Amino acid sequence: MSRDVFLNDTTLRDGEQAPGVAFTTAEKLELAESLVAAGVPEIEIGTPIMGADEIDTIRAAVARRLPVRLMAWCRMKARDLDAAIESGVGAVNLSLPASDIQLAAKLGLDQAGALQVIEDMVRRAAAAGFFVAVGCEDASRADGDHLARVIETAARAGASRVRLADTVGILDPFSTFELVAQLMAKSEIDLEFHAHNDLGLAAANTLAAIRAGARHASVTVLGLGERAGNAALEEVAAAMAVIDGADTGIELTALPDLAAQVACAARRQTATIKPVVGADVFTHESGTHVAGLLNDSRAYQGLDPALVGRCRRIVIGKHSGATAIARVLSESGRDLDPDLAAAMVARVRRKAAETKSTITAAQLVEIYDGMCSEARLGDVAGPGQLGDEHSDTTVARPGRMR
Ligand SMILES: CC(=O)SCCNC(=O)CCNC(=O)[C@H](O)C(C)(C)COP(=O)(O)OP(=O)(O)OC[C@H]1O[C@@H](n2cnc3c(N)ncnc32)[C@H](O)[C@@H]1OP(=O)(O)O
Ligand SMILES: O=C(O)CCC(=O)C(=O)O
Repeated sequence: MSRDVFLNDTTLRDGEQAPGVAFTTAEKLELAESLVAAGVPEIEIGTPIMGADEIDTIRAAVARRLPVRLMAWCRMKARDLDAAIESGVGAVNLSLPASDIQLAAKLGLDQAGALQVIEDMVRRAAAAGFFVAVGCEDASRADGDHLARVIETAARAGASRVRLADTVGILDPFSTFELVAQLMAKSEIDLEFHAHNDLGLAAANTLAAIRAGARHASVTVLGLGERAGNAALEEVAAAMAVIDGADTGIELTALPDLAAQVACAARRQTATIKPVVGADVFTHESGTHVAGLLNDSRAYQGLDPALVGRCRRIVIGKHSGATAIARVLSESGRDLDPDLAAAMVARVRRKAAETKSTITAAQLVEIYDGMCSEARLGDVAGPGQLGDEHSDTTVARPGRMR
């Protein structure tokens, strides 16, 4: 396959580890179908050792014969592997801490002991016929030489990939690039990067890891995941397309509906400013912006909304200028009178400030019609006097939307 990078969507595993999130079996199956429809090539479907219900859910997903790789998350324990076998899944991510902090705190192991566990468990999983990835939890705080030995050991024992997890989200794009590039230079197998968003850098770090040579990256829809979450599928896929021109196989126009579906199943509100899928991310209010983009939409557009199945929206609010107001009025068959423009801007501004909201087209028309009536009755002496606001706004004729 000529794909540049393969995304492993872990919404149904790490995403579900977000506080309070619990998908039903039906939700998981529907989400898995939607992830497939959106072009995700690999899904981390769950954690079989969690018990019979989780195993049943994974079995149901496997039974759907989705045209993607379904992967189960397992600790490096024989009983976790047995649960994965029972679930019928074909791929496992066998996870073991990589940092000395976590090795000691969670397992009481030193580096040599960890390598032995990896060797044994990967061999066991490979012998059972699994596609095996090794998950290095807390790789970002691990000793680099140990990580290199982990990759070498995993590869020798039969793993096809090693996942480097920035479990506590402390990397930045520079340190991510350095870590992945150094390990790539020594690795004979694929590397995957798994970011966390504690410092708001998950998507940026994921791009850096891919630039450094990682061919696989973990993502979740909306960035749902432990604490501040993971790298968001929609952010990584859009950024890869726009910045790197890279093929992730993701159907970008499917992302808004997918995000809404995940938000609903997770009982989470999506922030209006959430990149790509938030309600306001293609909405413009500021006067100078609207005046520019009505002439050429590229003036204030880094990401074309059409690329992700969205539309640009212009709203009227506290920061609107005459061009935007004229534009919205024109849609109701009214030409903004140049003599009333400055006063209209001032009135709109005051109303938006008072109501702390945008102004609908109907409200705008009402304000304007009222102002025109006042003007006809002779109440209006001219620009700048109506409503005693001062404005140096000039009226620009509505431009053409491109
Ligand atoms: C950063 C991440 O997101 S990693 C993914 C984390 N995912 C989860 O925790 C999934 C949900 N977890 C669970 O349902 C439960 O914790 C289970 C089923 C995994 C384990 O439950 P319990 O048996 O009750 O153990 P508990 O939750 O206390 O976890 C501690 C045990 O896990 C072991 N453990 C933790 N990580 C690993 C690992 N990577 N490999 C091997 N053992 C591990 C600890 O050594 C300890 O083992 P012990 O019980 O034999 O002493
Ligand atoms: O070890 C892994 O597979 C990664 C687990 C994880 O979600 C993390 O470390 O953040």
